[in-house]
Amino acid sequence: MKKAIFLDRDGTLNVDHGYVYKIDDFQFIDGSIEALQELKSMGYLLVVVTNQSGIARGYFTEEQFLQLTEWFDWSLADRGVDLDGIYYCPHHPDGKGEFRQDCDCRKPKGGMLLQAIKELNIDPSKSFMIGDKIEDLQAGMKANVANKVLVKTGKPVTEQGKKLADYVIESVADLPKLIKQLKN
Ligand SMILES: O=P(O)(O)OC[C@@H](O)[C@H]1O[C@@H](OP(=O)(O)O)[C@@H](O)[C@@H](O)[C@@H]1O
Ligand SMILES: [Mg+2]
Ligand SMILES: [Zn+2]
Repeated sequence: MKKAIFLDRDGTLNVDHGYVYKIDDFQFIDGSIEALQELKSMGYLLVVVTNQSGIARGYFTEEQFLQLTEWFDWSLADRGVDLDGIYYCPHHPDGKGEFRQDCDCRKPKGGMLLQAIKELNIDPSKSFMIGDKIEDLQAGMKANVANKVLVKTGKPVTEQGKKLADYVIESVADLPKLIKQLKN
């Protein structure tokens, strides 16, 4: 079984300008790409788990999301970071059409992580979930991910967030250092 880093997208890997779907609005958080390179070299699978309710809400189409995702995936591959999985939830209970669903994949539910664990043979007890919202941490809990990390680069950190998190760090750029410290 493999160890993995489950990565939230908006607010963790890129600046959350609010329902980002255009390449021009996609701004990597400082040091995030270098951190992913290092995490990869430490032997972690890198798995993105992102809520994209903008699709259900009609702010952008699934096709537009997939186009941005292709660009994002290639931008990282160009820098030596091959993502092992990208899982997304296009649903919202108040959404439109086929995407109006009270699904099992929207964080705080654990569906995306559970699917990745099964498909990629991940050991959650050796893995990390990193995100900017309580819902990210809760999804990690549902999937029994041992280490839940909250970053300060997205939504404001709340008291509840601090309580649920095993670690609070400035940004994903600090994750390799945190993991190395834990091992010593
Ligand atoms: O952080 P991840 O999961 O990668 O993606 C979050 C986005 O889909 C958007 O999710 C929304 O939450 P609601 O989905 O409307 O509750 C808001 O938090 C937006 O600011 C944010 O851009
Ligand atoms: Mg986020
Ligand atoms: Zn869903």
